Amino acid sequence: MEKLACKLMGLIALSLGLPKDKFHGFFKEQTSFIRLNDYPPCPVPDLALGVGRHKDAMALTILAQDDVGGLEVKRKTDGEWLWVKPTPNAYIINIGDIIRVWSNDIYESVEHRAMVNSEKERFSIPYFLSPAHYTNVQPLEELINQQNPAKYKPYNWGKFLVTRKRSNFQKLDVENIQIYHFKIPESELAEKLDSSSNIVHQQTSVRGAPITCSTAWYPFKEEDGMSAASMEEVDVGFWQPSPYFPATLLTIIKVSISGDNFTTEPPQILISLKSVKTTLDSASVYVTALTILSQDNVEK
Ligand SMILES: O=C(O)CCC(=O)C(=O)O
Ligand SMILES: [Fe+2]
Repeated sequence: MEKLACKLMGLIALSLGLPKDKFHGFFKEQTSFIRLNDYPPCPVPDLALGVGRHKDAMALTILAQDDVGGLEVKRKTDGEWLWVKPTPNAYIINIGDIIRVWSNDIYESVEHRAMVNSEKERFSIPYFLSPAHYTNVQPLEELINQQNPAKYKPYNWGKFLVTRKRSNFQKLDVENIQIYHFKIPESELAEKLDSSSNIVHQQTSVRGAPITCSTAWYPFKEEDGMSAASMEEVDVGFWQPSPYFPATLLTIIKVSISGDNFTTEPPQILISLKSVKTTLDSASVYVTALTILSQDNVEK
């Protein structure tokens, strides 16, 4: 898991125009952990939630799940909850708040929740890639400038985590600590912009288009159990906004490995990480593209 997460962080760094190993230092020591979610059948599922709505606070989440399904993600445009159909032999990958802050909102963490059903028990196992507790999280210097100032105040990850854990999943009168508590108000940002220059700068990826990806599937080979494929060589293609979720930050990526080829589902490629060479620990598998699944996988 750690290895896969590390490879994904390398891809994300490249997509931001940063060196591939940009994030490595943050994870030399870690607070990463795995959670085992068990959702027993619930006689009145409409009145219950498995996990309430939240954004993952960590850097990256790699979620393994069975075929029951229950994960829902919130579409940003209209706040509608979309059902994510489980994909066999695939992980779901979520951008967490830490990447959101490091990227100064180029990447957004997606709001999600887990539903229960009346018939089947469901299991999910998220792995949360998290930096050392002493990490001060703040927008990366390389991604901010006068026209595009930092949108978040720095915060200490260990303190954030402890505060979150103390109150998470509990019905308290006080609101749980959230990343937007560290967000610098728009009015303050506007003042900063006014005082520098009036250029309105749309935050873009290296290749020009806004990145709209926050949830992705990444495959694992059944015979390897939960051990993940790892990416060795990457040539990042261009990023385009999702045709399906134009203004949302939910986009789903699937890499399908079939011998030396990839399969595209559907043919529309939203994010194309061309010539991605993937090497499993034991055998070499080549993936030539990361492709986007259609909305077939996200039921409305
Ligand atoms: O069970 C799921 O699909 C999601 C669980 C989750 O969001 C979490 O544990 O943070
Ligand atoms: Fe989550």
